[in-house]
Amino acid sequence: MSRIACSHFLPIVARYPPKSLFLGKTDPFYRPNFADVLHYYVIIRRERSFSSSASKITMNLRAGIVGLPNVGKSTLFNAVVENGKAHAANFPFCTIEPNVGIVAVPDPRLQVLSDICKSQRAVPASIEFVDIAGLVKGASQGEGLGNKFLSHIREVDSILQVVRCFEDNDIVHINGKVDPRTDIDVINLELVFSDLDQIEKRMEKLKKGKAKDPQGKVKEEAEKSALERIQQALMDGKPARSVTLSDLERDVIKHLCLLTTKPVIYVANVAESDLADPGNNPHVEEVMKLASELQSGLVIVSAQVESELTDLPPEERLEYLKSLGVSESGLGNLIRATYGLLGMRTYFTSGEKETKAWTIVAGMTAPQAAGIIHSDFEKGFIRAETVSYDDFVAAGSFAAAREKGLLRSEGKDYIVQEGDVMLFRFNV
Ligand SMILES: Nc1ncnc2c1ncn2[C@@H]1O[C@H](COP(=O)(O)OP(=O)(O)OP(=O)(O)O)[C@@H](O)[C@H]1O
Ligand SMILES: [Mg+2]
Repeated sequence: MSRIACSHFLPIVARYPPKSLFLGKTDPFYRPNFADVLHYYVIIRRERSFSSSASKITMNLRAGIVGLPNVGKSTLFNAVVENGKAHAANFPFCTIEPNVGIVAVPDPRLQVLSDICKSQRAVPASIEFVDIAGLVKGASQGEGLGNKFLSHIREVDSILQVVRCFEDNDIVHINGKVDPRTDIDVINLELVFSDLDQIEKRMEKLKKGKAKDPQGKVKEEAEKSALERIQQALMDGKPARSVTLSDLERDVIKHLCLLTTKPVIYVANVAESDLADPGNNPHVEEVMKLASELQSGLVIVSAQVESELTDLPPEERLEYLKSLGVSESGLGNLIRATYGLLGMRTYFTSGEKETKAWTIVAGMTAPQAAGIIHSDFEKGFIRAETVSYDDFVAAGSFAAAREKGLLRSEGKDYIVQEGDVMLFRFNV
């Protein structure tokens, strides 16, 4: 999977190791002390591009929380994002500007590795969640500041569509009644209309055919052909992601950041009384049916319960969940589903100072995966010593894995596998 950044509104905070760490290390088998190097990587957010055979990709993973006004988006955001400070209240359009927060991806393997290597700390992979203002019918025509809100959706990698499934007469529903099918249709139609509008404008420009060189002409033709097929799908009420595209076509339309190319998870937001048996709630059943028809994911949560949980001391949380008839919070599921939806994979580095989960895109080679840590690792890549998570745990250390022949030495064409524990050899 590859993507370009459609991001303009989010701040970047990334700190890199001092250059001196990499100077004068010309021994081809010099292996940095990972713990020392990684110590400097306080990467709160990354916006780094990597070359891939198909195109440029970036690793800033963003999931946008989208839905009608007053359905519980900010409540969910505050629960997912530790110390989330989004204003959540019972009136539509409470949120105007997007709230952004970083969330750790729960992964039990991290602690196991950290314990084995006696690491001083364990650093999980992360995703960024963006709480976006509510959309209403007519948003693509500018209704309810619609164009502005749609542009915020344009900048995320995937969409979590919150659908109200709880009945509560005190909480205003913008259309006067809880009706997931209509609510989902309103949002999806606005996304479709917005894409159609974008495509129409782009087609006007493409008609003039500005490219002079043969390569440029090929790209223009590819873009036209892809957009025509997407336009047809959208007019049939299908999202752009349902259209099969070649690598080139996918690449040349990327700059449009079409909303319906983004993968979607439906988040059925239920009342606390429904948590124990959500299948009994007909609204949930409706969302399940739709999610399956639209080939999208589904997660059931109670945003209200999750946000109340975050206010409780950790030792009281399980008691509270038990009193509602459930054994765990739904947020772990939501975060993991989002990570999977983004086509992300994890590899690990592990040492005395730190065990860290690194996020890569499925299909990345060893040098590209090394480049996630630092571009010098990619440029000067020599080999990667790699062992699967299970083998590493069974062996108990890199040295033992090497002795048992479980540690493989892989070259630059190696495709990094989910859960690989890696050491890179590089030359700068
Ligand atoms: N599962 C739930 N059960 C009951 N009440 C809920 C639930 N989820 C959210 N609420 C309530 O719904 C109201 C609206 O929530 P919130 O502000 O999070 O909505 P929003 O979608 O962010 O709205 P806006 O689009 O206006 O920003 C709040 O009063 C919140 O407490
Ligand atoms: Mg809100």
